Amino acid sequence: MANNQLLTTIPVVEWSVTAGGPADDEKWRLSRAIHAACEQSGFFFLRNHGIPPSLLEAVYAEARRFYSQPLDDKRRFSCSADTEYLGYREVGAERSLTHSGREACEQYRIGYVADPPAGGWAGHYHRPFGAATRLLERLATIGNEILLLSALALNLPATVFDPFMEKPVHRLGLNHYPVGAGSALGNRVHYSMTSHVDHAFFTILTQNAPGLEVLGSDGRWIDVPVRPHEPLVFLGDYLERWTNGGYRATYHRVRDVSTDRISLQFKHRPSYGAIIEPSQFVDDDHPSRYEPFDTGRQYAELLRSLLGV
Ligand SMILES: O=C(O)CCC(=O)C(=O)O
Ligand SMILES: [Fe+2]
Repeated sequence: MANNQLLTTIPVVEWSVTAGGPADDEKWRLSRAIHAACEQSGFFFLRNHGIPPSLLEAVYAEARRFYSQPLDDKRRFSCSADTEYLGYREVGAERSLTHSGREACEQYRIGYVADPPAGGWAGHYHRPFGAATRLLERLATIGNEILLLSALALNLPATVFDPFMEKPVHRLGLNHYPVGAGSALGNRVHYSMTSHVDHAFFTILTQNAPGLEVLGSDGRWIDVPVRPHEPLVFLGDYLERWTNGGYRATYHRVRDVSTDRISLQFKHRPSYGAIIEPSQFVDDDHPSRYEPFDTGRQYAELLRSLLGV
């Protein structure tokens, strides 16, 4: 029974304002808590993170406002390779990686860009999302602290991730799942977003209605309880590669919804040119299980293939 409980309960990490400060007992406690959660399951709730509920509510409201507009108005913000995929993706824009249908949600991305030309085109894509832009900054700070604590947890210098993080291309996604979108698209599956791992070090996600499921280490799907102000952190593909599989990326998916749902997902990403390889964890006894991975190029190619733009 104890085992059963372990596998279906999502661990909670109590955050602390000293997380970004100098090394002390509290920081050590946090790094152990994160390490335990990452080794056990790869995901955890983050409590006492300091982001005001009012900011999160303002972001949900902003997303609702944006998505309630006519499609032509939303299309003024459509994403493409030229926008580094910032902006709007309408319902069904994204094909599924695993079935013949399309993802049953509409999506929007804000974030940092690799190549802002003079004139700052990226401003256009952030204009409808002032509160979300403030949330992005808060989550980027927490993300940096989680990365630093992961380095400590793995007995590596606090600076070990610095070379990857000179100009990070973080993303904040705002997804909207309308009721019935999957059947309107003709999908034959009962989920609105197909199981996948995120292309990031990790993701920090909140949802305002049920739907998210994460794959536990025992191979069973776990329904993530709705906590609109308490984010779930889960590991992405890059930490799995970088730790040579010591930490496993979390497969996740979204069930078809019975109430309108919004999720906010912050993806903590490295600089565009960062190449991730497991060199810190490879020796004669532990051969490399992953080829060097060009994060920026792969991400752009994946999105081009899923979206066709
Ligand atoms: O909506 C969700 O809860 C998950 C979205 C997601 O997995 C993604 O956009 O990568
Ligand atoms: Fe995801």
